[in-house]
Amino acid sequence: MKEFDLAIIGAGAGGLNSAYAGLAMGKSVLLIDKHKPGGECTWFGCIPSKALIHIADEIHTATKYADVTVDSKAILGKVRALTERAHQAEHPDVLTNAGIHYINGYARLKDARTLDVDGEEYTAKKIIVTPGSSPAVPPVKGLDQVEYLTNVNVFHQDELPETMIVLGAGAIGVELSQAMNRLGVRVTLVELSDTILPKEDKELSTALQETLISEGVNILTSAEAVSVSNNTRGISLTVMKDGASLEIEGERILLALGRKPNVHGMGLETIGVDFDHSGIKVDEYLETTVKGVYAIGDAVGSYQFSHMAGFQARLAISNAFSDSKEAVDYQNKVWSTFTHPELARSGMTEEEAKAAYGNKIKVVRFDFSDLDRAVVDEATNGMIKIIVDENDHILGASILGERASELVSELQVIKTFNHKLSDLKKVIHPYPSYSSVLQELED
Ligand SMILES: Cc1cc2nc3c(=O)[nH]c(=O)nc-3n(C[C@H](O)[C@H](O)[C@H](O)COP(=O)(O)OP(=O)(O)OC[C@H]3O[C@@H](n4cnc5c(N)ncnc54)[C@H](O)[C@@H]3O)c2cc1C
Ligand SMILES: NC(=O)c1ccc[n+]([C@@H]2O[C@H](COP(=O)([O-])OP(=O)(O)OC[C@H]3O[C@@H](n4cnc5c(N)ncnc54)[C@H](O)[C@@H]3O)[C@@H](O)[C@H]2O)c1
Repeated sequence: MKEFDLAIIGAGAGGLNSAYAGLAMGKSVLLIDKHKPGGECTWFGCIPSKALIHIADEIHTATKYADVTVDSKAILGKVRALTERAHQAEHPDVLTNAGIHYINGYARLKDARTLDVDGEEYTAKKIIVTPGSSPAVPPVKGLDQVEYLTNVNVFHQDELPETMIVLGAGAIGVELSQAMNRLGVRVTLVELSDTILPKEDKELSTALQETLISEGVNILTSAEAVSVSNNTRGISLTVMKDGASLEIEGERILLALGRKPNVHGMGLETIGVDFDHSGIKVDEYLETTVKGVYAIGDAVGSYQFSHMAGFQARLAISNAFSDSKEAVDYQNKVWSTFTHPELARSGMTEEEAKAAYGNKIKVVRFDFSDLDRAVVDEATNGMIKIIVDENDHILGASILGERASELVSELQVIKTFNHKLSDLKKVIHPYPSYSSVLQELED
């Protein structure tokens, strides 16, 4: 039996951040993963998707000036090579050198202080559970009879197909539909809601939808997948749209229909940790129903992003080992969908702010067509919407445009430190940059 201050199940974004936060507090740390460190983000998520998106963007630009032949076999090989390269920063040797006791194995909870890893027992004063999530597979008739793709195998295809059906226009579906379309795949994107990215500001998600359509992505909204079957050319999908039944064909089908938390097989029920289909239950300090056992990341379900898992990790570790506890506060949540242009979001949408504050809000808008840098880059397809309260404090921002994820980060600083939006006028920005727009916003 080996004893640690902290044991962590899962070495994805949540687990790695927890391990380093534990080390920073001088704790002995045991980190366990059944796969290689890195989790969904490194192996099947953020890293391969952003590598594919970047290559697709380069090819899209090149096709404006030259005839380009796409070698999708080589491109997918490069995506996997870049993934391996990104993994080097979290390689087991790196973790061991940093002072983390890393074990490759399957962890099960025996009690609130004891873990079993492939037959070996370990104890810890505090435990962090961060086992992540898996692709949700809905009960669509015939889906169990066809070979479908998810984010787990899509980057491991030998080459890209000629045609692809993508089910679900959330972040995964939209990012990958645009990238694959730019790489020559004829994509049909099917979404249940009336726009793509239905959780985002409607005006901006509609504008992004128009961009995707203009690039050639076939988008069916308000459409529900009813049944799927194999045919000689690949897959046939029946969709109900506006009361009518439509048949769609594709060589392959990709499911991007949300996530289901990984909650089974690690002894949560044995030790009394409460969970349901939406995830592991935690209180405002990220502690589960068992004292001393904390849960974070995708398995908790609140905001399924790597950076949010990192944010939760730092808070959970601090709460686990400090006398004073801090409640989790998602007011400064942020994310970006890495389409081209990007759609980034901080805090509330206009609709959410209206629901919470009525007419006591103001929406500050800026169109990318008024931005010199966007004009010379021919990147005028974009809009900034910042929602402020009566005191000019930011409640939320949505940005569709070139480098939106970087622009929103500057607003995040202002928002997090509770400055007024107009304080940005005092900050000198380089010209002609995209961020210089933040100095020019009119009240
Ligand atoms: C295609 C795609 C693109 C994405 N792009 C982005 C993006 O651009 N930006 C962003 O912020 N987020 C993105 N995400 C989301 C991001 O990947 C997740 O939010 C993040 O990986 C969650 O981290 P986690 O630590 O909770 O879980 P995971 O990363 O899933 O890690 C969980 C780990 O636990 C291990 N594990 C599970 N059970 C056990 C057990 N019993 N014993 C031992 N090990 C176990 C697993 O092997 C895994 O390594 C994307 C996701 C997908 C699918
Ligand atoms: N850039 C990023 O940060 C990034 C990128 C990819 C994924 N992610 C994370 O991964 C999570 C999972 O991504 P996702 O895209 O799978 O999920 P999602 O929940 O974002 O989107 C799923 C979409 O599928 C639609 N849908 C559900 N059932 C349907 C049906 N039967 N037919 C048609 N459409 C249906 C939903 O309306 C929704 O728009 C995201 O929520 C996000 O947290 C983040």
